[in-house]
Amino acid sequence: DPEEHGPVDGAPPSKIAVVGAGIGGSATAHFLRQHFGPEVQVDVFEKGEVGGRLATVTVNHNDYESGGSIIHSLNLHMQEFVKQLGLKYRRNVAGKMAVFNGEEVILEETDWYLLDLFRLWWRYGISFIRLQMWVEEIMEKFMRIYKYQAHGYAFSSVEELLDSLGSSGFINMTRRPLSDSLLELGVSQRFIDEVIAPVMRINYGQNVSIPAFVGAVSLAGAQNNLWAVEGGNKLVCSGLLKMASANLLQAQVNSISPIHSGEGLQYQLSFTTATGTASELYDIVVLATPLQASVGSGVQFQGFTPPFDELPGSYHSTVATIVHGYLNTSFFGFPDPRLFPFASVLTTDTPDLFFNSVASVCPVNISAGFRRKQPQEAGVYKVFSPQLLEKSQLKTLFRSYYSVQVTEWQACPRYSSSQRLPPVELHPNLYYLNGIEWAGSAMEMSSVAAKNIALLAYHRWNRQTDMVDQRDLVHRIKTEL
Ligand SMILES: Cc1cc2nc3c(=O)[nH]c(=O)nc-3n(C[C@H](O)[C@H](O)[C@H](O)COP(=O)(O)OP(=O)(O)OC[C@H]3O[C@@H](n4cnc5c(N)ncnc54)[C@H](O)[C@@H]3O)c2cc1C
Ligand SMILES: CC(C)=CCC/C(C)=C/CC/C(C)=C/CSC[C@H](N)C(=O)O
Repeated sequence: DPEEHGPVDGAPPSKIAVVGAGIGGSATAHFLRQHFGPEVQVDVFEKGEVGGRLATVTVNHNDYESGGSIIHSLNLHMQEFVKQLGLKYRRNVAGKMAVFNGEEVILEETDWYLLDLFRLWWRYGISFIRLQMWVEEIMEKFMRIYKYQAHGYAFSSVEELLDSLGSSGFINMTRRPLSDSLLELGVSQRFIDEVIAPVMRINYGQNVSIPAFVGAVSLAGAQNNLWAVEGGNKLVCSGLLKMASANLLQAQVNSISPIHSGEGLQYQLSFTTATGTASELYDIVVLATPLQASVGSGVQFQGFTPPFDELPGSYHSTVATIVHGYLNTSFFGFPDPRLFPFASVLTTDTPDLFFNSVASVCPVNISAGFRRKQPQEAGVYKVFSPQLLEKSQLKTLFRSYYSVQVTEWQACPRYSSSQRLPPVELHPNLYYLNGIEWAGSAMEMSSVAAKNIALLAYHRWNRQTDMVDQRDLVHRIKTEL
């Protein structure tokens, strides 16, 4: 109901709250400041660390990414943040990759690009070319969002957003298994088992029955034009909060209730800080954290029912174990570590395999002369696994080690093709960001959702219906230019 949004006299909101200071919440604070101007008070609530799923751990005096680590070269919001914040890019240090099936390495990269291409063709026919073209086409369509957002258009749901990018194609891709889409494309079953499944396992810890859209995001994350932020990706979050002049409140939000008063509709947020419980009123609220019970945000809705009883679905647990030690290359069939040329080992979907991937990792601050450690030297490795690694499993992967650091993440949605996408609008001026993760979970997806919500909140407040859920934007924008 437009009556419920901003006041008829066009007065701007005075206070906005954002719950969560991960990349989604920090980017929302930044875009809200851009659109609502310098006067509005923006409060950001964070119960844990700024950065959320972007975090680092320290090993032997160096920091390593333990959460979100890589960014695609065409992730334009992340790129723009880094530029505006004066941060530096850190390029991926090249390293060879192998695929292990639990018994042996079945696929390996060599020093020879042409030899690799020939091997791929020999083993899988033209599957890899078909796949490359498919991912490129999806990326090209996905990038329309930047133009729409630059022109100020917003979407009231993730479905509307996806529909504007790829018509019904993208929505359908959130509802059918990746394997079905790839088989239809003419990609061979062998390629799916030996290449696609390992990529899904390292990125989302899941299998090829995840929906095709998130599958394509994951494959984009396996291309070779990737980068990260020098000093750690989480620097983007703290930088954006600062640039937005947001007030960071170290507090856990417990409940949100709508209040109707002389001021119109407002939201009362109750929260707990180190010193006790308090509450504040806000004109607009953005929830930038997953609300699924399994993640445990602890936010309750009072005095109204959002458009769901309890958000369906759950989050997938991924354990990131960072080990400083000597890789047991014998386990992979290389008794002499000097002959083990791989920086990362991915795995096929093999029953009883206790890990998804193991990869040598680079510190977030790379000095000019940095080189990866050879397997005969002690190095720093990241292991992704669905469960905590037992000591015997660590001993299987490593000959010996100096230190082990474990982070257990509620990493991303547990995807299924029958899952519907959660709503963005929970109440007239109450928005939910993390529904977008059910289409695909990545830093850039949260950033796209952040820009969308800032625009949506602005248009709703100002009753500008002609900037929301507009159809045929591809053509409209061409004629507007
Ligand atoms: C191991 C791992 C590897 C990944 N790798 C990549 C990658 O390489 N590239 C990529 O693009 N993406 C990657 N991702 C995904 C990416 O990290 C996430 O999609 C992104 O960081 C999500 O950001 P967000 O702000 O939406 O959510 P979050 O980062 O989860 O932020 C939510 C914040 O809200 C806070 N919060 C929750 N409840 C409350 C409350 N009640 N009150 C106050 N605060 C609250 C939380 O403490 C948290 O800080 C990876 C994720 C993981 C876990
Ligand atoms: C949103 C678009 C269009 C592209 C994003 C591509 C991208 C960077 C995907 C990454 C997805 C992801 C969740 C990776 C997790 S694991 C990353 C890495 N292999 C690691 O070892 O940490």
